[in-house]
Amino acid sequence: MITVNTENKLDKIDVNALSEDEIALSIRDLDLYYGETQALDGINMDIPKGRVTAFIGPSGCGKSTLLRCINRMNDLVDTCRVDGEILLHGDNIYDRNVDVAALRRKVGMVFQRPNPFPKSIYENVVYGLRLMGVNDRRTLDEVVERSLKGAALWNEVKDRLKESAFSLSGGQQQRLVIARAIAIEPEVLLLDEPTSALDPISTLTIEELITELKSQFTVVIVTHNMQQAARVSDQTAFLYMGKLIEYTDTNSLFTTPSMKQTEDYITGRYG
Ligand SMILES: Nc1ncnc2c1ncn2[C@@H]1O[C@H](COP(=O)(O)OP(=O)(O)OP(=O)(O)O)[C@@H](O)[C@H]1O
Repeated sequence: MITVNTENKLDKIDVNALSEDEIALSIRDLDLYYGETQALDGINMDIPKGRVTAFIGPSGCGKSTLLRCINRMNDLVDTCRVDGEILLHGDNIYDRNVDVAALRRKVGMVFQRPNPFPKSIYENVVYGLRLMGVNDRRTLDEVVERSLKGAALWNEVKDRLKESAFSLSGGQQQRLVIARAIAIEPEVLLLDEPTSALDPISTLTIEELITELKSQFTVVIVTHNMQQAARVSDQTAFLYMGKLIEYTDTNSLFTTPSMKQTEDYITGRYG
């Protein structure tokens, strides 16, 4: 039985009937193929702004593939072909003239394993800004403090900003990676199983952080842990064999699923 945490949830909204100004991302008739194999099949969904959306489903159902479509990470896979559209605030990110680097500044991503760069804590946070040509010390200092506070890491590292990022624990490294992602103020933050390599205490810290982040960002998280989806997300999408089976507010999905496949999955009948 999955327990849904209702304390940190925003008011319930109908994600299948959002108004235009509530929508951050619209996924329209999205199909994705790896070579001959279809991994996503006719996905249609709107992802609301300023909330946490979880993608759940059994291994291989296409959760990470769908997440990676949102900042075009799948472009890096030679055999991958995408049909359909993803609109970010109304603009199709798959349009031919889209600058993918600019897109990835608007849509940041955090992976399963913390991947800080072999640099100091400070230089990790300002990495994206330096790439954008920002070198003013005072600006960078402000961004470092704001981002590390935003990632709930400032108090632990404020006296050791010059130390290597590798001197941090795994959980701290993951929060540093989140600080690096939010330093360039993206609109959307994609989290691909962000706690699966972490211990339970670090996991809890990151989960609390996710709840904080939604006041500033639209958050989309892939998790294989249903309990985690129930704890952190406002709405949940259940995928199965490349199809979106059910997408609704988290409480309804886990307590009164409308599709048999969702019910089978959340009651542990498969996956
Ligand atoms: N780079 C790739 N090349 C070819 N096939 C891929 C690639 N990445 C994923 N796939 C296939 O696409 C399907 C969906 O994979 P995906 O990683 O999106 O699933 P998932 O739901 O995130 O699974 P998991 O929970 O195990 O991470 C799977 O059949 C997988 O084997």
